[in-house]
Amino acid sequence: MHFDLPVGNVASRNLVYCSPDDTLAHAAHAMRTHQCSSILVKDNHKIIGIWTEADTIKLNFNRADIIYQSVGSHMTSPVESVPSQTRIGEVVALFRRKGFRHCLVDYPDGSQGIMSQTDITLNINVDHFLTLYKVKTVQELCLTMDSSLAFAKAVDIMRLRQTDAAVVIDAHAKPIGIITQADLVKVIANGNISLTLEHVALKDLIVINKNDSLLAAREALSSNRIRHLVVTNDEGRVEGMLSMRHILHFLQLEYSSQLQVALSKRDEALKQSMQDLNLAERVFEFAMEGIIITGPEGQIIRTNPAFTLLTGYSEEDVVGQTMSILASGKHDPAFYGQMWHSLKHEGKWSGEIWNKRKNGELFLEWLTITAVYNEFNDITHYTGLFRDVTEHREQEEQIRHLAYFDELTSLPNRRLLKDRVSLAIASAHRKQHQLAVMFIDLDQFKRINDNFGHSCGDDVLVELADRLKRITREDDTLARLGGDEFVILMPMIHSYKDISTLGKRINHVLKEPFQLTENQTMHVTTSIGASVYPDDGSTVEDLLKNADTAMYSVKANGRNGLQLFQEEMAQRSMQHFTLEAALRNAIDNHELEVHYQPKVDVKTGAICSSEALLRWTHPELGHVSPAKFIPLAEENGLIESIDQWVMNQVCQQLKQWQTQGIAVTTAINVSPISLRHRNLVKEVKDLLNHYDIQPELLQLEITESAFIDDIEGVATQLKTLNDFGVTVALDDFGTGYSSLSYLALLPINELKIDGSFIQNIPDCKNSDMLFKAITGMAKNLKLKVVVEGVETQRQLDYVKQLGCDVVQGYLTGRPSTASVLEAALLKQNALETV
Ligand SMILES: Nc1nc2c(ncn2[C@@H]2O[C@H](COP(=O)(O)O[C@H]3[C@@H](O)[C@H](n4cnc5c(=O)[nH]c(N)nc54)O[C@@H]3COP(=O)(O)O)[C@@H](O)[C@H]2O)c(=O)[nH]1
Repeated sequence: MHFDLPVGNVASRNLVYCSPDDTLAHAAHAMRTHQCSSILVKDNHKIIGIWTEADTIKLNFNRADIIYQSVGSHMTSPVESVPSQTRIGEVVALFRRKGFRHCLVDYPDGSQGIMSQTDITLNINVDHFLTLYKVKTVQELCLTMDSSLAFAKAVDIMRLRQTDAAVVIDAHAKPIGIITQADLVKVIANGNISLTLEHVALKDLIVINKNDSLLAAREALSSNRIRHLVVTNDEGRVEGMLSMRHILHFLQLEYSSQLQVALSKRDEALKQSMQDLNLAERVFEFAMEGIIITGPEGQIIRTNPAFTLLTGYSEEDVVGQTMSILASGKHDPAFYGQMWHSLKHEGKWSGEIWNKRKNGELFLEWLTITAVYNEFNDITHYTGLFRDVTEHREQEEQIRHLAYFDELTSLPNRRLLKDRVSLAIASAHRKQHQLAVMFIDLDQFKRINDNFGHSCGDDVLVELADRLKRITREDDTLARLGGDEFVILMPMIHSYKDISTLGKRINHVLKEPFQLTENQTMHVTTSIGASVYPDDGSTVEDLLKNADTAMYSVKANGRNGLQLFQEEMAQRSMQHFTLEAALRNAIDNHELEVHYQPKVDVKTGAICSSEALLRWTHPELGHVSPAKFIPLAEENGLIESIDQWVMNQVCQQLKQWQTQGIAVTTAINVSPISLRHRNLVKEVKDLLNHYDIQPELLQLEITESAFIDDIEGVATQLKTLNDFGVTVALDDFGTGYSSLSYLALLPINELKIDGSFIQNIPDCKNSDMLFKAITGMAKNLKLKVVVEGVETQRQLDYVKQLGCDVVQGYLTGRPSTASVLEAALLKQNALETV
């Protein structure tokens, strides 16, 4: 409904005037002439009143001179007026409230118009709405008057009944016409008021069916230029009357109720927006993010408490300033240029920005700026929302650092090294040059950890990292892969000489001993393996693997050296790998067996004891020598369970022999690792108790390397066992440190001279001298001397002549199964008994 239109749009600009002194007849005549329903009364160019059709009903037509009375005495004054912008709906309400049908309309230019109910009804665009309703919803009962009724009397009745129209009927009650206020004007204009209704009433009765639409009614009113219709039912009988006023009244009611709905909607929206505003204010106050509101030029208007918390600036400090008060100086003008460009063209910008707190501290924030527009699409404000992400960034960097750097030494880790090697390969490929990867492993690092603790081990690694850093070039990458493994990547080498040069420099920096504890220093050596691109591999993995293999080759050859990768190493490494995998399952798969080799008394030729020697037969690899798999087991930690298994097997065997009446002291080889890590004393005692074997039947064979690190600890363990009855043999004597000083400290019962010495006897003078010295010294220390590897009678004669006590070798008996030794022992016992 167009009740919202300004009244100025539909008001009539054809104003008809008269003077207050003009007669009513004159005024009515003028209204008739101009076909209007009102006349404005002007005095001295000023509108002082209005006389309308509606006023005619108030006249007393019983007075013959009534029509000659002045307009001024019957007009309505003052005239109601409204500004032209007033909405039609408000004018309709005004009409209804005051009972008017006309009002003046004042235009801003000083001109005037007039607005009537009829103008409104005809001009507002309510067609669609009018189609929805039928005439019967609006019609009113009508007054009927006999056609013979005098005009003056009829007007009296109409006034009394407060109606502006009546249906005129004939003597048969048949409607013959209608009398309205317009007819009253006509009578006044004609000057003859002593008529009956028959002469006054309109003869062509214009009717409308009560079921027709209001739109049809309005069309009928408009096209006939009338304001009243007679309403009939389907039988054609008069049921009522419908006027412009009725329609307008109805429209106004509808408008009011629609207005009511609109107003309550507006109130609701207002309430909602108040709530939203309140909420927004609370969000602003309590947000964890800093909020800044600026004007279109960037001058700060408001900030929230979080802003103060994050920047140190109070709101008063910054209001009126621009955001540049926070500038850190870390971004160039181009950065800010791009930000403003984005804001102006896209209305938003977000990103990380370094800003400065009031105390000068820089901080990184994540800032989102959004432009606020008015209805004309002009930017009125900018809102900036930010949070401090400095800590977040630091954490990210820390995570990145952890991901790419070793925590202990801060050197690049394996991941970063791989990246660097990969880049170096790409560059070497492009520029056609060589690069080298050097794998560096600390020798005996485990011993440092075991004996001095892990923190001391860590200190050594950090010190080593520092020393290595000092000798690497800027382009080189020194990385720690973990444990005691370091890698140096030389992204460009001119020749293999570069590798040995760096190797020498490494040796040089290692000359200085490492401080392990306050009082203890230690010389550290390294095993270094190197591989070269493209000769030894073209991928990161190959180069690292091959350098590692070369390093292992150095380890295998006695450590402390540098070795370039060679193809055959790869094959060896593969075998090594296969063997290790197979060994892990050897015990569970029952592939291991203990063999026994007799030890024979030199003087009597009788078996006096035996040595348990492990044998491994793999279904595919066949017989694998302990010389091969024992060092492997020592490297990968399997040796402890292997030694444990052997000890258990031997004790079981000893028990069995004991029950058969065979008592033969049997030696078990104990790896230095088992000696260091396991609680050997408890284990041995438990086993002997479990099988109920005399401790004297068990001997432990140890090598010098077992006590080189911790002579006191080993001595204590062996002493306890020795006191218990278990004897100890020092194996492979002459091949290791051969330091005689500790022999006195340790509870050693037997000294086993390594088989390699007897091999050269008696031809080799040096061996002969050595042999004699060892035997002499052993005798002085009251140690039993056992000579290993005796294969010939000549050798046996030699040791016999030297006064050695026991021999062990192929000559007197090869290592064989328990049953073989058992048979030999039973035979020997039988002979002794005889
Ligand atoms: N920790 C453990 N170590 C063990 C165990 N079993 C063996 N080993 C060690 O492995 C190394 C090699 O042993 P093996 O191949 O058994 O060799 C032994 C004898 O078979 C060999 N031998 C004996 N007589 C002769 C001979 O006349 N000539 C000759 N060429 N070799 C001979 O010598 C080895 C003796 O070993 P050992 O007395 O211990 O030195 C070796 O180091 C074993 O210790 C095990 O269960 N645990």
